[in-house]
Amino acid sequence: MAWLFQEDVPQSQLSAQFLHRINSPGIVKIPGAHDAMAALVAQSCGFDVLYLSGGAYTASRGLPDVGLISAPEVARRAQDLVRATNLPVLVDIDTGYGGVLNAARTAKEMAEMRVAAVQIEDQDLPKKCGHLNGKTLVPADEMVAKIRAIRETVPSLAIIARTDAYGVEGLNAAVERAQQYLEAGADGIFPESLDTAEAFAEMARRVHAPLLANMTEFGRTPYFTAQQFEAWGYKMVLYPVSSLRIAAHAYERLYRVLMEEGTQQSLLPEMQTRKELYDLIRYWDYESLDAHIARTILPDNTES
Ligand SMILES: C[C@](O)(C(=O)O)[C@H](CC(=O)O)C(=O)O
Repeated sequence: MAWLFQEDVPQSQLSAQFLHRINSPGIVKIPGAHDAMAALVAQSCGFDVLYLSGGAYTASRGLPDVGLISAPEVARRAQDLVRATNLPVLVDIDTGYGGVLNAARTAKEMAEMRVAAVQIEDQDLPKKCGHLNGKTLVPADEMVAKIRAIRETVPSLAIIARTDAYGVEGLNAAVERAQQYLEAGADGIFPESLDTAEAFAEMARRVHAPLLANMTEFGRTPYFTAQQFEAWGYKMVLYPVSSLRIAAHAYERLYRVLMEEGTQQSLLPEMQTRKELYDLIRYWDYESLDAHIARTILPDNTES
């Protein structure tokens, strides 16, 4: 991690950066990064805003995404991402992990970890992935109260309000809720699980705020491109769980090969090399900081 070797960008600045990006021309592609290594790799590929997904975070702990987690746990993982990259991170805080006061407490925990923005949703507990059936919503008033409480507790925190109403009550209800959430102080709207081009376009015609499209895999949304979302007027497109899904299959391949072949050699071309890893986490800077650590010279075979 670059953490020890860079000056921390203050939370208010990261949040201002996030708001500037989503209010500037073009669409911001926001990939999920389920841990700090994923965050560093995403940053090295040029992404300048990252997402911590509740679904990916819970799955990385072997748990379902049904609202079992709490603010300090997620804040701790968010802190890893922010420390590693100094980038604006949008954190999925589900329902705020309870009622209005819980949402306010969660927002405070996130801001203390220099999180730039949170995404809060209007589902009731136990919550579900937005692309599944059987969701229930809290009354719009309750969500409005949560947004107001977050705004009041941490004025500098950007808020993306997600509504799950489309799949439960239809498009008109989603639009109405979005408008109420914006009046309450949300900086952007995340209409969850839209399933047609028309619905995306209609939402953008009727809701005048930075809109987020959730391009998650294996859900209800067809695989539209960032360019399509941009043309419909969206300012953010999310790839929330992709890093975890692809990593899980990669290590499944590794474990199968190890089990079957008794050596990982056939997979070396697919692996991050020792040098690539050390460069990414700035291993060399840590050595330089402590004269007691012998200077590492990588064996020749670790270069490739
Ligand atoms: C955005 C989301 O809340 C997440 O946890 O990342 C999920 C993603 C998913 O389960 O694919 C969602 O509810 O859409």
